[in-house]
Amino acid sequence: MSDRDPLLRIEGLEKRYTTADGFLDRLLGTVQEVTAVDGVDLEIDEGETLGLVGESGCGKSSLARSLLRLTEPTAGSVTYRGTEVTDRSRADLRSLRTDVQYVFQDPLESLNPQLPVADIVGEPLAVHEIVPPEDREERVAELLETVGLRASHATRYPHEFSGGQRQRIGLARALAVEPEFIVLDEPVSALDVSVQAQLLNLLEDLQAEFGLTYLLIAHDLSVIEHVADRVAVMYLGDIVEIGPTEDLFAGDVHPYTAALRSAIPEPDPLWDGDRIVLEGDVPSPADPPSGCRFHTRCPIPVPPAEYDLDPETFRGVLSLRQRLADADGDTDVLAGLESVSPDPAAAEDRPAAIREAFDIPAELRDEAADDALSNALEAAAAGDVDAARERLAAAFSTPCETDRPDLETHGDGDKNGDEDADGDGHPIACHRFDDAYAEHLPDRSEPRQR
Ligand SMILES: Nc1ncnc2c1ncn2[C@@H]1O[C@H](COP(=O)(O)OP(=O)(O)OP(=O)(O)O)[C@@H](O)[C@H]1O
Repeated sequence: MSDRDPLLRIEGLEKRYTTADGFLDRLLGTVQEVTAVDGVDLEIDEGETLGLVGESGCGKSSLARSLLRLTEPTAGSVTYRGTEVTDRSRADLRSLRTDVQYVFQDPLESLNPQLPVADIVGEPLAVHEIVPPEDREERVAELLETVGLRASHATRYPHEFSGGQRQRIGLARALAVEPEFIVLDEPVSALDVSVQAQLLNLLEDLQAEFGLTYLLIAHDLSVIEHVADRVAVMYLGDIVEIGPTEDLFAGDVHPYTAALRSAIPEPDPLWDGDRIVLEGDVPSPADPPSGCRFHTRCPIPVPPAEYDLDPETFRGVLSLRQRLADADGDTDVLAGLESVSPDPAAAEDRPAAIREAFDIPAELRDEAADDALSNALEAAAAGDVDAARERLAAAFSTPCETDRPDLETHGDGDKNGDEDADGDGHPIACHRFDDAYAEHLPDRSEPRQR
C-alpha cells in the first residue's frame, strides 16, 4: 500500500433488500425491492474520523454493515489496505474481524444481558486468542479502565449500568481485539447531551492513544461537528456531499446539508439564522423520486430557465404539482386544503386560495410564469385536475426532476472531498453547483444562501 492509498476504499457499493421472500408475497405480487445503498463510492484514510450523516432510513447502517460484510452487499467492491474484502470467504474474513470493529447504536441489544462484563469484554480475547487465559482477567480490567470504567465493574451485568456506561462496555469489547478501524453506529444518539459530550471526548482520546480510524454514523450533524475530520452526507442511498467538516459548516453546501445544519440547536439566543424545515419524511427507497432524489423535499429546486422565479416561489409551484400528481384522479383533492374554499360557488376565489395554500405570491414577478400558473389554476379551480397537472408540468419543469446529479467537485478539490492546495471545493451532487444549469440560475448568489 502506498502512502496515498486509503485504509478503506468502497466503489459502487449497493445493498438491496427484498422486503418479502415468501411464496404468498410472490403470488400476490407484493414483493418489493428496496435499494438502501445505491452505488456509493467512498474512501477513508488511516487515522481520520469520517462522519456519515443523514436522516433515519437514508441507508447509513446498510452502508456500514455492507462494507464490513455483516450483511452481504448486492454489488460493488470494498478494499481494506489494498485487499479486496467483498470476494473473501467467511473464513478469510477472520483477520478483518479483528482489524475492524462495529459498535452498535443500542448497547443493550448488542451486549448479552446474561453475561457479566468480564465475559462480554473477555469473549473476543478468548475467541481470537489475544491473551492467554491466565492473563485475561487483568486485560479485561485494563480495558475497562481505558474506557473510564473501574476494574470492579467486571462482575456486574449490563442492566446495572447507565446508557453511557453500557456504550463504554461496548467500546472496551471492541478495543479488546486491538482494532485499527471502528465503525461507530449512532454511538451517542440514545444519550443525554452531557453524556454524549463525555463519550465523544473519550472517542477522541482513544483515537489519539491507539491511532484508530473511525466511521462515525449520526443522524444529527451536531454530534459529529467537533469530532469528524470529514463528513459524508447521505440521502436515500446516495452520498450527496462529502468534504472537510469545516467546509460543511461554512460556505456553500448541498441544500440537504443546509437543512441538517439548520436543525442544530443554537445556544445563542441572538442567532438569527433561518431554520430550514424539510417537508415530510425520507421517501421510500422502494419507490424513490426520479432525477435528484431530494427534489421532492428540496427547499430550493432549480427553476425553469425561461422564468425569473425565486426559489421559495418555485418550491410552492412544485409542491402544488406534486399534490396534483398525488391526487391520482381525485378531483376534489384541493378542497381538502384548509384555506381553499370547498364551496363550489366560490370557484372564482379558488386560484387565489390555492396560491396562498402553497405560499405562492398572488402575482408572480415574471409575467409569463404568472400567466402559465393562472392558466393551470383555472383548470384546478374548475376541478379539472388532469388539465391542471398537464399545464403545470408543461410550464414548470425542473432538471432536478429529470436529471440525476453526479457527486462532483465544482470548485477545486478532489472526488474524495479532500481540499487541494489552493482550493476549497468538495464534491456535491446538486444541479445548483453545476455550470450546465447556470442559465436556470442567473443570480447564483441568491439561491445558494443558507
Ligand atoms: N433487513 C432489511 N430488510 C428490508 N429493508 C431494510 C432492511 N434493513 C434496512 N431496510 C430499509 O433500508 C433503508 C435504509 O435503512 P438503514 O437502516 O440502512 O438506514 P439508516 O440511515 O441507518 O437509518 P436508521 O438510523 O433508522 O437505522 C430503510 O428504508 C429501511 O427500511
